[in-house]
Amino acid sequence: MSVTPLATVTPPASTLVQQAPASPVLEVRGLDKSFKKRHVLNALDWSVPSGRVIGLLGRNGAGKTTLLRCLLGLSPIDGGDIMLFGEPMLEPGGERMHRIGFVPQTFDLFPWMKVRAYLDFTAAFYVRWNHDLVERLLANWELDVKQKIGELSQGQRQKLAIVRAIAPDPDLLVLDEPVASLDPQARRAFMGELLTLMRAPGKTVIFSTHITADLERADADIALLRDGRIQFMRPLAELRERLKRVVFTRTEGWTQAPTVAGSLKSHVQGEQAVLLVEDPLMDSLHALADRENATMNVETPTLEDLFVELA
Ligand SMILES: Nc1ncnc2c1ncn2[C@@H]1O[C@H](COP(=O)(O)OP(=O)(O)OP(=O)(O)O)[C@@H](O)[C@H]1O
Repeated sequence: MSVTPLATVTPPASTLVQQAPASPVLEVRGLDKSFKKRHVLNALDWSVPSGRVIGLLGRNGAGKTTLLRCLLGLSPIDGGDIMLFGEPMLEPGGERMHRIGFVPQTFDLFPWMKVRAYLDFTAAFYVRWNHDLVERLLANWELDVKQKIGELSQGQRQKLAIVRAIAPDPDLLVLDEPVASLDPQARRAFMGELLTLMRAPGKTVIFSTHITADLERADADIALLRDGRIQFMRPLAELRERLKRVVFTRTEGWTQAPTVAGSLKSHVQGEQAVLLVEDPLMDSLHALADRENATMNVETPTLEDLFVELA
């Protein structure tokens, strides 16, 4: 299998600047983070414009949780700058936190508190708290307000964490694998709620997930974290339009995949040479197929295909 560096997929600095409006919600420059000798985030740059739903993808251990925690000041950083709502993020706190909702990967706070008491207690800290939304979600998601948090199932706890995070009507909602423990019905309902609420002007959502179908449904921008950096951030529709899976087939097989302009990754599989190509030049691909005495198929990859190829 040959791998070409993703330089052509990674937007050059100038593209990043063009994509971001004057004041992005989040601006990260040169972020470094290590645990002992394990370098997890490596001079990471990321600019997140407001008004977008962003899906953060990356393999297990790529550093998604670490990145999200660093962004919110929940984990100390070793170097770099994080600007949140135009101000340096040094530690969580202050007025700005009212504008941020966070759903951590696991929610295990206040196990002795009952659901209703916990929500009432939390509501008291917020200027904006959408009581109607809370009641609707509690009912729709069948959360028993009289139950203790410690007695909730993992999925029920995750639902409670989501209710708690979106009730204050945050401008930035950060979710770390928010739907991992939810059943398909609850996942769909949650994504529906999330999109309705957060599609309002100026609202931004960043969520990490392995469930690519949710990102397809959300029509999210996809940010890929690999090798300690955001490799690219692009609207899903653009990725699917520009990146194609090109399959050459011939009976005698291939010793190696043919060289193609824009090829990001390729492998050979029996009679087939399979390439992921950015902005394929169709005329030269047809000419190549003729020369190599091969048939050619050009397919639009699913997000899952892209993730498998690129992550
Ligand atoms: N508190 C910690 N102490 C030491 N190492 C840590 C700590 N937290 C994370 N790591 C390491 O940092 C790396 C990134 O972990 P992280 O949880 O951020 O990945 P992730 O992309 O969220 O993974 P997953 O998809 O499995 O949730 C891993 O190698 C992990 O072992």
